[in-house]
Amino acid sequence: MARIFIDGEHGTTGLQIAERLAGRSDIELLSLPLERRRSVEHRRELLNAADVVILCLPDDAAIESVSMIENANTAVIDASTAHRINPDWVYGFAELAPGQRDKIRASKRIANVGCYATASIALLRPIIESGLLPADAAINLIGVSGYSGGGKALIEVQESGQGDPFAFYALGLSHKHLPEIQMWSGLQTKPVFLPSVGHFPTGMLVALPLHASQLNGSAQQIADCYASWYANERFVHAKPLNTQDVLVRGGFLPAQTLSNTNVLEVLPYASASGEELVLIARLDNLGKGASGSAIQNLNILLGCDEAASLE
Ligand SMILES: NC(=O)C1=CN([C@@H]2O[C@H](COP(=O)(O)OP(=O)(O)OC[C@H]3O[C@@H](n4cnc5c(N)ncnc54)[C@H](OP(=O)(O)O)[C@@H]3O)[C@@H](O)[C@H]2O)C=CC1
Ligand SMILES: CC(=O)N[C@@H](CCC(=O)OP(=O)(O)O)C(=O)O
Repeated sequence: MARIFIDGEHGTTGLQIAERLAGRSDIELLSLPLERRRSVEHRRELLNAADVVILCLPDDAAIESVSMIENANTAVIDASTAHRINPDWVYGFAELAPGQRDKIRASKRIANVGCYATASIALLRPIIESGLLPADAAINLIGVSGYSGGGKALIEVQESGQGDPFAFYALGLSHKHLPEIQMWSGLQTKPVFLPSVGHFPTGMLVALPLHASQLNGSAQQIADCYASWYANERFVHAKPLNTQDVLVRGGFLPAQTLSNTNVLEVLPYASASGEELVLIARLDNLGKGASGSAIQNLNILLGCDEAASLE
């Protein structure tokens, strides 16, 4: 039985992982009571007793936890941003490219992909690697997230009625996910990324608007590229060009539809002339964007069914 310790188990991401793993016969969850969650002494003990540690902490605390691990057999899945472009860590996005699962399985240091980054890279990497979008393209990404993406602090603001129904943020245009988006999608130019948050707990949309003149191919070729790239994936569903059945009330694409799932949808749309496109990824920021992908990475590490606790 694998011993798993979730450091940060009482936070938003950690709690959801703990709930999903509870009751698994192949896993023993090592746990600290709420009042000991910040105790260095108790965390150190469990960090070294576990076969796999899942870090659901702010970046600085995640770095501290890694520094406390002396057991060479302890594997780490870090849900924070701290190690996502670190060459000593494997990027924990199973669907990134062929062979990524093998890299995850062979590693003891896995950096779980960020929520907006999951969506952005899922859109960008296939079309850059297949030459449909030049790697030096100057692109824009627009995102909207449920408020759980801001952790306990933002949840408290929104649920106490002091938050906004909808707001843009990160107007300094240097959101923390940009380095990993650029590195793992293969973009040579830093994108302009405009995230926003709405008054709903979970759900996420990321849109990549494009002019056909930026592409080496048609909208149909883009859709075909996604269909073949993700053909064998259980959790990434590439939809046909201009899919209408995901739209509600005559044309709205809701952000929340995939909440509580580990599914990511890739949805390409184009105007009638084919001159303008918008490529959209939809997921649960806390699911495939955080706790779901952490569990998927854990399942890959343990060599069990990749969908265990996720369906
Ligand atoms: N929420 C999301 O959608 C996503 C989150 N992530 C990442 O996951 C990580 C956790 O985020 P999230 O769950 O949202 O955050 P929360 O703020 O909800 O939870 C963080 C938890 O970590 C605890 N903690 C904070 N500092 C320390 C410390 N020094 N030692 C021990 N425990 C500590 C907190 O305790 P206390 O209550 O005392 O503050 C809290 O229980 C972050 O790095 C975040 O970027 C990744 C993808 C998406
Ligand atoms: C709504 C909101 O505030 N979202 C967070 C992203 C969620 C998160 O913490 O993501 P990672 O840990 O994957 O980096 C933000 O934009 O910073």
